[in-house]
Amino acid sequence: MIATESLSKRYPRVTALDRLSVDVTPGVTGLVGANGAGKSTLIKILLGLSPATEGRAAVLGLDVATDGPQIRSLVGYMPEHDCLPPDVSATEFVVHMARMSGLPPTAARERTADTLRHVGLYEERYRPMGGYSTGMKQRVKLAQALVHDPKLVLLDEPTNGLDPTGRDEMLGLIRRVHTDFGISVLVTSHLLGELERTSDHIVVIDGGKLLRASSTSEFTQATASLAVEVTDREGELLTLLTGAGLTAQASGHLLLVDIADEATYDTVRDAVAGLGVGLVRMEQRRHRIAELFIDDDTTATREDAPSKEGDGRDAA
Ligand SMILES: Nc1ncnc2c1ncn2[C@@H]1O[C@H](COP(=O)(O)OP(=O)(O)OP(=O)(O)O)[C@@H](O)[C@H]1O
Repeated sequence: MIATESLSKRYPRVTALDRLSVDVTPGVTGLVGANGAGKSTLIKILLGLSPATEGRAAVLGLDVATDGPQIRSLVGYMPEHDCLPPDVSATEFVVHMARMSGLPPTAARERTADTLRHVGLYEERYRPMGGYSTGMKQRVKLAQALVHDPKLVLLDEPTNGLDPTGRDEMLGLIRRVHTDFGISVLVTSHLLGELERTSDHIVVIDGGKLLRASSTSEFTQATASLAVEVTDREGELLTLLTGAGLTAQASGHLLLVDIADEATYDTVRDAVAGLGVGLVRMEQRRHRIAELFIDDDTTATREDAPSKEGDGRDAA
């Protein structure tokens, strides 16, 4: 779907992308990185809207340097920021975008009605967008990206500004864009946790560089661990857990246990019960984006590593 080769974008003071080489295959791909990591810059280059300083990129086999208009006719784009005219209704706006994409008037109206229904906008679609909630505006932005039936959509931070319910609904919609219509998706977020649930593949960038690209299952296996706190005898519990074949290590008063599979929880529970000690807490932890710099072998010992996301709440 997308292939970049040593792609760089340098501004006078900042290197926004730094020799990025990545392949995006069909399905839903999450592009995750802290604010300023270079996600929006990559999307603009892929759409042929901003030239790269160095390197190459192809979208659906088309060269971003020369085939921008053709790429934009085959790809949908949901920008990060709002650009919706307040006195126009969702229906008028999406019909207009469909016409801009080359659909004839009748097809544009039909596709608009279908797409707005798909994203969950019903009678509100005739009201001016100035009165819409953030969630409704995000849905309109998603609809205009889908209306011309693209092969691929690039969604820049579609959950921005949404509350937890709104986020879950948007993530569900994004998943269905692929399962119901077969459209591939590249979706960005600064929150690793939400993309893990939605994506088949995850690409992590930081400071414009590729940190990691893999399938989500490989990724979560490498990043999920269980923090276990017991009232006493941590040393003996550690011996029991490693004896049972788990990878675990002590970190202060906690034991950090790699989650091999669902049975890991039962093994820990049985070991704690067998020792007859109290279980103070057992919680799943996701390593923060910053920790992906560190080798997998050592991440478990770095639970206090600073998060690039500021508070790291959703990635933890
Ligand atoms: N037109 C520009 N001129 C100069 N610097 C820019 C320009 N556009 C982006 N940058 C810088 O390039 C870096 C990457 O920005 P980019 O917008 O791609 O990041 P991002 O990962 O999308 O983050 P965010 O979600 O905050 O937009 C940032 O340091 C940003 O300040």
